[in-house]
Amino acid sequence: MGVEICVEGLTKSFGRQVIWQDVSLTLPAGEVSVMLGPSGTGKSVFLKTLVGLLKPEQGSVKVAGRDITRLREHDLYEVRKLFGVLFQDGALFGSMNLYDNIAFPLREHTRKSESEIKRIVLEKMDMVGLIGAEGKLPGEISGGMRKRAGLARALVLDPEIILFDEPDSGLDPVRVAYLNQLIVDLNAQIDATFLIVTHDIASARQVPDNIGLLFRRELVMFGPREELLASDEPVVRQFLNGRMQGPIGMAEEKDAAQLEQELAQIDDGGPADALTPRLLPGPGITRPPRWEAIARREAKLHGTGVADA
Ligand SMILES: Nc1ncnc2c1ncn2[C@@H]1O[C@H](COP(=O)(O)OP(=O)(O)OP(=O)(O)O)[C@@H](O)[C@H]1O
Repeated sequence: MGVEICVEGLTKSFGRQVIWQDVSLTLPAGEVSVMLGPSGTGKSVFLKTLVGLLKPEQGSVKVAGRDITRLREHDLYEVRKLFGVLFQDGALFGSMNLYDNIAFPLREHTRKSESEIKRIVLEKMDMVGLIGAEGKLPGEISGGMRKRAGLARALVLDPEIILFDEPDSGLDPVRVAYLNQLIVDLNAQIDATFLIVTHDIASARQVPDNIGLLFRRELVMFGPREELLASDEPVVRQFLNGRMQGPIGMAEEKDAAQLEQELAQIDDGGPADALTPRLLPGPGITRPPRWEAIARREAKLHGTGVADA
C-alpha cells in the first residue's frame, strides 16, 4: 500500500550555504508527488535527505513513523530497504548485462535462489517492457531503455516508496510520454508512494496527485495537483506555465521593479485556464480507490460533473 513520508521543519546547508529551510510536507501513502524548482534549488539534495544519504541540520523525516534523521546506521539500513531509487542515468553497471544489473539488489540483499531471482527479474522486466533485452549491455541500448532498466532494478525488492531523480532527462517527448504512462500504470499496480523530481512541466501537470515547488531556499507550496494548477501564486504560475515573466529570473531572482512591471503586463487568461487532464492508468489496469476522490475533487474545482475516471 506504500507508506507515508512526513517531513517537518527540514533545513539543509552545506557549510554556510543554506540549500532550503523549514520544509514541511507529507507525501501521502500510495500517491504520486512531483517536486519542481529552478536548477540548483536543491531537489536532488531533498531526495538524498529523504533516503538518509544526507543529514539535515534541523527537522525530521518520518518514514512509516520512524524519524530517519535520528536512526543509527544499522536501523537506517533497514528503513532504506523500503526505498527504490531511480537515478538520473539509471546508474547501471556498464560491464553487466541488463539481467545481472536488475538481479544485483536481490543477490546483494536477499538469500533467494537463482530460480526465484530469475522469476522476479523477468517479472519486473516485463512490467517495464524490457523482455528480450536481458543480454544487452547498458552501452548497447537507448537512454529510454536504460531508464526502464533502472526502474526494473528499483522494483525488485518490492519497495514501498520510489524516488525518481529526473526520470525524463535526456529523453525525446515520445519516450517521455511512454515513461509517464509507465509511471502511472506502475503506481496503480504496486500502490507504492512515488516522488518524482522533474523539470518537465508537461509531466508535472499530468502525472502526479500532488505538486511541490522549491524556490529561494523555501518550499513555496505543496498540495494537490489541481490546486497548484489553479493557483495564482506568482512563482507557482510562472513555473507551471514555463514563462519568463514572473519572480524567477535567469539567475533565480529578479529585482522588484522589473518584476512589478512584468506582472502588470501578464494577460494570459490566468488560473481560470482549463485544468490539464490527468493521465489515467492504461486499459485493464485497476485504478486504486483514491482515483474516485480525485475525480470528485477536480470536478468540484471546475463546477462540472464527475468525469469518467
Ligand atoms: N555534497 C554536496 N556538497 C556541497 N554542496 C552540494 C552537495 N550536493 C549538492 N550541493 C549543492 O546544493 C545545491 C543544490 O543542488 P541540487 O543538485 O540538489 O539542485 P537541483 O535542484 O537538483 O538542481 P538541478 O535541477 O540542476 O538538477 C547546489 O548549489 C549544489 O552545488
